[in-house]
Amino acid sequence: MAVLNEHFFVSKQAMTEALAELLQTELQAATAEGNEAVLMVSGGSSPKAAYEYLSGVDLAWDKITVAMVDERWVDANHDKSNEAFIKATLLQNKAQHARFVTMKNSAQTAQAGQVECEAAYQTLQKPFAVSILGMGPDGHTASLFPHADGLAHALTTADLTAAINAIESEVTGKITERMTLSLAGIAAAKQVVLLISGEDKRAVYEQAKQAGDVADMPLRAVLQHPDINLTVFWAP
Ligand SMILES: O=C(O)[C@H](O)[C@@H](O)[C@H](O)[C@H](O)COP(=O)(O)O
Repeated sequence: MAVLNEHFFVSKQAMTEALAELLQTELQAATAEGNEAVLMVSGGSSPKAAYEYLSGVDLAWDKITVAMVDERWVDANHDKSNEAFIKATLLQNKAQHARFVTMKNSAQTAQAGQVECEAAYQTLQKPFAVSILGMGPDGHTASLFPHADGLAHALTTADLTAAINAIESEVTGKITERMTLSLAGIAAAKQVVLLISGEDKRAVYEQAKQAGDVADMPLRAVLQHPDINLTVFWAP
C-alpha cells in the first residue's frame, strides 16, 4: 500500500491554501542547494487557484521544470489542451522563468509519439519533487482510464510515460487519445498529491480504497503501490 496522508478540508479555499503551501515548501527545499526540481502538473479545476497563486511566489523558478502528468493528443493551442491550461494559470508572472517540458510532439498519434515523449521525460531530474494528480468520477487518475486501450501496459511498463486510448464516455469527452505518466512515472515522485473535489468524488475515492479490480478504478493502482508517498487533499 502507498504511504497515505489524508486531509479533509472544510472549503476549497482551505485546500487551495494548503496545496500552495505544500508546493512552495517542497519546491523551496528541492532547490535550496541550487539543485534542479521537477513539478508534475495535472489539469482540472481543483488545482487552478493554487497554480495562479504559486505563479506569483518567489521561488528559484530558473531551477524548476514543470512537466505534464497527462495530456490529450491535441495541439498546445487547443482549448482542451492541459498544457494550454498550465501556461495560462501557472507559467505566468514569476513562474514564467520555469522550464516547461511538453508531452505532446508532432507524431500523428500518442502511440507514435511515445518514444520521443519518453526520451524527453528521461532527461528530467528524479525523483520529481511533487506530482499533482486529479481524480475523475470514474476512478481515473492521470490518464489511467478504466479499461482503456494501453492501461495494462501503463500499469506495468518501466517507462515513465505511456500512450492511452480511453473508452469514450462523458468523462473523457470526444478526445480519447492521450499521453500519461505510467504508474512507474507516478511512483518516480518524492511526493504525490491527489486532489479530490466534492461529495460525489469522495465516495468514489472511498470505493477505490476498497479491494477490487484495478481496471475498473485505476486510482487503485496508485493507492496500492508500495513506493508511493501519497497526500490526499479533499474539499467539498
Ligand atoms: O485531463 C483531464 O481530463 C483532466 O485533467 C482530469 O483528469 C482532471 O484532472 C480530473 O477529472 C479532476 O478534475 P477536477 O480537478 O476538476 O476535480
